[in-house]
Amino acid sequence: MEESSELPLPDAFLDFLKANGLDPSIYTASDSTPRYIRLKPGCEAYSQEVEADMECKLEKVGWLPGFYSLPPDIRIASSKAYQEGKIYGIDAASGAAVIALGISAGDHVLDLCAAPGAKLCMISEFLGDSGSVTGIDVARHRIAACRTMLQKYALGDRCRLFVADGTTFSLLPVEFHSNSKSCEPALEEKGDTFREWTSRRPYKERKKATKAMKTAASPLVPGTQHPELIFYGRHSGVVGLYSSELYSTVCDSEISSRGYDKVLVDAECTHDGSIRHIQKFENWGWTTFQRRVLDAERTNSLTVLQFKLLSNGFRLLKVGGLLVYSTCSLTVAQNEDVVELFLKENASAELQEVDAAKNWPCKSGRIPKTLRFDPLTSQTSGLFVAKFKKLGI
Ligand SMILES: C[S@@+](CC[C@H](N)C(=O)[O-])C[C@H]1O[C@@H](n2cnc3c(N)ncnc32)[C@H](O)[C@@H]1O
Repeated sequence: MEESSELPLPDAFLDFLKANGLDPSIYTASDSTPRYIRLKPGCEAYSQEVEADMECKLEKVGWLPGFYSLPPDIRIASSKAYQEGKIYGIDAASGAAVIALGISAGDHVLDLCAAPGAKLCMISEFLGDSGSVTGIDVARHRIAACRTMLQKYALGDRCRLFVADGTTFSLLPVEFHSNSKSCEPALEEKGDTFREWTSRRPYKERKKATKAMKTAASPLVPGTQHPELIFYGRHSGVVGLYSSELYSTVCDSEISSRGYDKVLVDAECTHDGSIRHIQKFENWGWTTFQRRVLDAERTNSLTVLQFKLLSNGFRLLKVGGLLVYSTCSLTVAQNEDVVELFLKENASAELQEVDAAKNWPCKSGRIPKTLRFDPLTSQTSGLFVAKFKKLGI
């Protein structure tokens, strides 16, 4: 075990850090990294009440509007403010990744790895009563947790959620479907339209929806699972659509004008930059850690997955649209290497400066314009951020 680290790290992890050129001293920040929260829109006036409830001072995070830091040992989930849906926990670096997207009113946003959903909530907050957000995740139970979160904070009005594989997901923002000419043959039987979402839909209706989804889904990606819609808000554009419209896809050539304005690819990773995540293995056991985090085969397949998620997210972007790729790993393999390969294979992708980052406590990554939040210097969780624009070439 490494003595300089406050968190006792197993030798296998120290070897992993060494092999990836990472300094174990970042884990000495485990007890001093603050917790971060956002007050739900409309709840800003409750900050004193929240302070009294949590018995601590909310410190405004100077470099990140709308964020407050709290002492590291505060248990947000047991506070009344959290239970009443007035605050939600989100690390400042995660918030920075959302801000890097530069969401504007009316944007159609895709969150390709959305669960458990803190960034999705922030995106919904930014959109307010305009645009739409589509959240997808391959893990059903995790995207179901997003649904719970959106409902708790009443932020789901313009959101739709799918259980889907982000490497093959092909559905565009809904507002375009009703007018667009699908590349698929028209379905003879259109069936019923989507009614307002209710979690208590009768079994017969849910069965019908599943059947419609299976028959209407895109044949563009053979052999893959079709997306399953598990939630939609009243103004998400889904209400009133036919299944065939919701599940229709357009040709790749049409995506350039009908794709998403903004895409977030907060990719699955080894989470080695997230001190809180690493801390959990003290309870879960380091053997689990070795299997889940360090297994070389898993790490190699992760970089393939990250590249595919980034590529598909970029494919679904309209020309002029912006994409943020982020991971909470600090390894070059899962960040700069993925970015480098992606740029090599996508002539229409241009790395962008994150203008908002000028006052952020982060450093440049190995590739200029990419950013790295290092827990020791940023007082946040570790995060890598790269921003791309889709050029019209
Ligand atoms: C780092 S987490 C995302 C955190 C999330 N953006 C947030 O702010 O709460 C990565 C997520 O990617 C999901 N994931 C893994 N493989 C995926 C795939 N092929 N398609 C979509 N999601 C995937 C995982 O289930 C996990 O929930």
